Amino acid sequence: MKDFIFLPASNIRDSHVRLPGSKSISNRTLLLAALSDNECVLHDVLDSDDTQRMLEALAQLGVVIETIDANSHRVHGSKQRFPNKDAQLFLGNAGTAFRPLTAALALMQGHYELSGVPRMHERPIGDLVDALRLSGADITYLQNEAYPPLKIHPWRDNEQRTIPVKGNVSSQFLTALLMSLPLTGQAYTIEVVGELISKPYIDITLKLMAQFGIVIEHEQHQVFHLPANALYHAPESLHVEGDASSASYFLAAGLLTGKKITVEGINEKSIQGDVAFVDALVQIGAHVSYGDNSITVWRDKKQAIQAFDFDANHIPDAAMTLAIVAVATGQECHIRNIESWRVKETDRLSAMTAELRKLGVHVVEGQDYISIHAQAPLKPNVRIDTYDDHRMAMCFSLIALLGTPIIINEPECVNKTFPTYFEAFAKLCV
Ligand SMILES: O=C(O)C1=C[C@@H](OP(=O)(O)O)[C@@H](O)[C@H](O)C1
Ligand SMILES: C=C(OP(=O)(O)O)C(=O)O
Repeated sequence: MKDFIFLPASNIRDSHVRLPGSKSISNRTLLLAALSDNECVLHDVLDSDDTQRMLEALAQLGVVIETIDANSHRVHGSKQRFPNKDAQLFLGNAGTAFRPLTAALALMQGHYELSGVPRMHERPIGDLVDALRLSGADITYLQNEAYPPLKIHPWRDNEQRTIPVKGNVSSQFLTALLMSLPLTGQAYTIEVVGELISKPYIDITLKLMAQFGIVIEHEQHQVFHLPANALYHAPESLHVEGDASSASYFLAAGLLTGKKITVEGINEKSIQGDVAFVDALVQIGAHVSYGDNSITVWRDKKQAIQAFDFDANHIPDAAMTLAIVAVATGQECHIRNIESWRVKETDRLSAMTAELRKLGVHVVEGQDYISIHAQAPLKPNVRIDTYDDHRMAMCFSLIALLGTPIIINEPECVNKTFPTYFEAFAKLCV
């Protein structure tokens, strides 16, 4: 890919887009299948940087995975224990690989080193490590306290059966504990301390664990009861839904342009919380229809897109797309309760603010919110920096649909979750 992509102001036509597989479901099911006591064929798995990091790591750990094609894998489960007891794993910037693998390996009997790209070493992991240490894990920080890279040593049960974990930095810490503590064979209670952010991702975890045979009871997402002697047993085959966060760019395109845009691979019954992005679009003027395996969004062009003030804590990834929708309203909009943006692929609150300002948009950056007001025509041909953040590249591409040509720097960052994003986007345009 060139080091920038110029997107001319574009007309868009009624279109269908086939979504890539969900990152969250792909990486969870790869790990759960690898821990199961049987074989499982996973279909429609995402093929991207984040899933490649998980696949490579599992292979290094000795898990046998036959690749049927780029999106289908037959995973031979390793019965709760990875064969290789010594490995150095590079996990890129994949939170859905780094956090769950840290927990799984910390509860095993090996010596492991986990590292990632420089940005991964700035993304906190201390709350997860603290919780794992309480259960008997032996983990050391190789560079900075509370951040990767990590060194993991064999687990020794210290018989503490109630594990508190903070939930206000990343829900992935709780997901990691939920998926991994069953490997010990013991019953545990996990208590979330304080607020739990990004809650719908915990529901993805629980629903997938249930499909792999482990059912967890919980009290309003605050206390989770893990049964003793629980073993993962995979379904014979499992289909991965299309990615609801990746869908957000195309669904927004339907609202912004008025054309009927259909995404294929999800429907309203999706287990991904980001399908709630559709509800946000409907509140501000979109029409929606659901098919068996698709969602279509459009707008009556006579109707303006309404200004909004949303709490987006439950849809942190799709919320970035809302920031561009805010620009299209031409009115003051607020996206709140999104402090987790600061510890993702980049500090997304700062990055979003800086790049929207380049377009001439008035922006207020709060510690956990962003206020956006596009008062004047956008500046054309602005070069948008993407900060190695796939979502910066994908959401800013939508500016072209507002009639303002735009240049996206280093567009290959989309490889993290959607390597063919710009091809799919180009197909929408006349
Ligand atoms: O568990 C998951 O699959 C994810 C949880 C969310 O992270 P946080 O819980 O850190 O907000 C989300 O932003 C990320 O893209 C995927
Ligand atoms: C935050 C994200 O990724 P990760 O899974 O690395 O946390 C994301 O995809 O927007």
